[in-house]
This record gives sequence, C-alpha cells and structure tokens, in this order.
Amino acid sequence: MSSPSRELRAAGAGSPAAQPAAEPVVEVQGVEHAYGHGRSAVVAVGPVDLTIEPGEFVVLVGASGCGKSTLLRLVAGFETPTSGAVRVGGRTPVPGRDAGLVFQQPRLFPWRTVGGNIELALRYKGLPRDQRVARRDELLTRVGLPDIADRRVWEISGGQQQRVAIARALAVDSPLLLLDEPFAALDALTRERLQEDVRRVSAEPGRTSVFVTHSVDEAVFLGSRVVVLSKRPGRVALDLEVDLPRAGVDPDDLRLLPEFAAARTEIAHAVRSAAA
Ligand SMILES: Nc1ncnc2c1ncn2[C@@H]1O[C@H](COP(=O)(O)OP(=O)(O)OP(=O)(O)O)[C@@H](O)[C@H]1O
Repeated sequence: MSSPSRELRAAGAGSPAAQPAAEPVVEVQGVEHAYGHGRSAVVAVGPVDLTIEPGEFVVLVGASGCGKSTLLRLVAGFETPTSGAVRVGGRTPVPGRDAGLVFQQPRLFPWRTVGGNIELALRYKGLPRDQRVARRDELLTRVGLPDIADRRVWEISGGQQQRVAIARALAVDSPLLLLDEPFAALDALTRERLQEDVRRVSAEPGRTSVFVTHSVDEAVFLGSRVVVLSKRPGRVALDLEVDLPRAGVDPDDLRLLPEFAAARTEIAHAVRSAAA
C-alpha cells in the first residue's frame, strides 16, 4: 500500500515546482526503416529510440550512409517507418505541417523573387495576404537579409540563398526545425557565418532543432545534444549532452573552451568506433 505522502508527491500536490511535464517534440520508438523489399531491401536505420524535448538542438552525426538523412526524413514525415512509430507533437508527422525543413541545396523557386519564395510558404501556411509582406520582411531580417526581398534568386550568393531557405523554413512557424547538411555546399567562411545564424535562431524560446552533419566541429558548435549513429543500419552509438554556453559568447571563444575540445574528442572517437 502506498503512503499518503507518496501519493501526494506523485500527484504533485503542494509542490511549487509541480508543473505538468512538457510533451516531447519528437518521439522515435523502436523505429526501423528499410528501402525496398525482400532480398533487395536495404535496412537503413534501426532499431532507434529517441525522445527530443522542447528547446533541444539535436545533431545527428555518423559516417556516410549510416542513415542520418533517413532518420531526419522519418521525423519530417517523408518516410513511414517499416516498423515502430514516429510522432511529432504527439501525432504522425506530415511534411510541411509539423516542421520547417532546410536541405543541402536551398531548393528555392528560381522564377520567383526572394520575397516571393517566402510569401509562397506563408500562403501555404494560410497566412492572410495582407499580413504576408510584413511577416516576410521580419523573417528575412531574422536571417540577416533585410533588404533583398525584390531580388531574383540567381542574383544572390549561395550563402544568401541558404539563408533565404532558413527564413522559408521559419515561415512554417512550427517549433521544430529540421536541417539536413544545410552548409555542406558552402565555403568555410560562409559556413561559419551561417552556423552562427542557426545558433541564434535556434536559441529563440520554444525552438527545437534536429540537424544532420558530417562535421564533428559543427556538431559541437551547434548541438545541445549530439547523437552519433553506428554504421548502417544506423543505431544510437552515443547520445551526449553538450553543456556549452548558448548565448552571449563569441564563437571563437566558444571553440577555445576546454569543454568544447573535450566534447569534440569524445564525439570524434565515437564516430570512428561506430563506423568500424
Ligand atoms: N531512396 C532510397 N532507396 C534506396 N536506398 C536508399 C534510399 N535512400 C537512402 N538509401 C540507402 O539507405 C542508407 C542510408 O542512407 P542515408 O542517406 O540515410 O545515409 P546518410 O547517413 O544520411 O548518408 P550521407 O551522410 O552520405 O548523406 C544508404 O545505404 C543509402 O544508400
């Protein structure tokens, strides 16, 4: 028989800290995923269990072909798991509804202006026409491009295009942002600048991010949590919280912290072992 005090504690009665626990943003439960059928099936992922809480920035790293993009695509709702369940905000994810997406290539519509690309996403989301221009400008300002709404996509650099893609992903107005190697095609300097942008955007209250990369340095710089996947079929080989300051720190100073180096060493070691 349980004691009354235990029952009270369980009910949270009398405790000032007794807030209802926030629902996880992402739940991946016993997920396996195979492409194709029968003897030609390629098992890409699993089994994987992963729960992502509000406000986390989870980075998936691992060797090429280990299933990182597949896991992200499952969370986005582009793929349905062969077995197990994926839930985003407590329900089966639908692409374009439950998360903003950023891919390796910006995938902007070249026949539209920069602003037109973002307005399209706002229209898809159902924002009334008279509110779209103000929202578009606000989103472009958030990614450091306040004055280019009228430019054509081909008139801006690759780094700027990727920033526009991030603004478009934010237009979905979902708390969840999914980014699949968004900086892989960019030069080192642009990549660093965009890492800082993403770090800033993801630090906004209520934002949760899942980011795929090959770069251990990028993983430590961005992630509040780094998940290393084993070689295919990808399973969780390491799940590490990265406890580094998230705001008000110069990026160069951050990279010089001993904790940064320690996390990088641990993750790099796990990536190498997991790929063996
Ligand atoms: N549409 C598909 N049809 C068949 N096999 C696929 C498909 N997409 C991915 N695969 C296979 O599933 C495995 C995992 O691929 P995935 O792209 O998820 O890995 P990854 O870790 O993201 O790789 P990379 O880092 O090289 O982008 C690979 O063996 C890949 O060839």
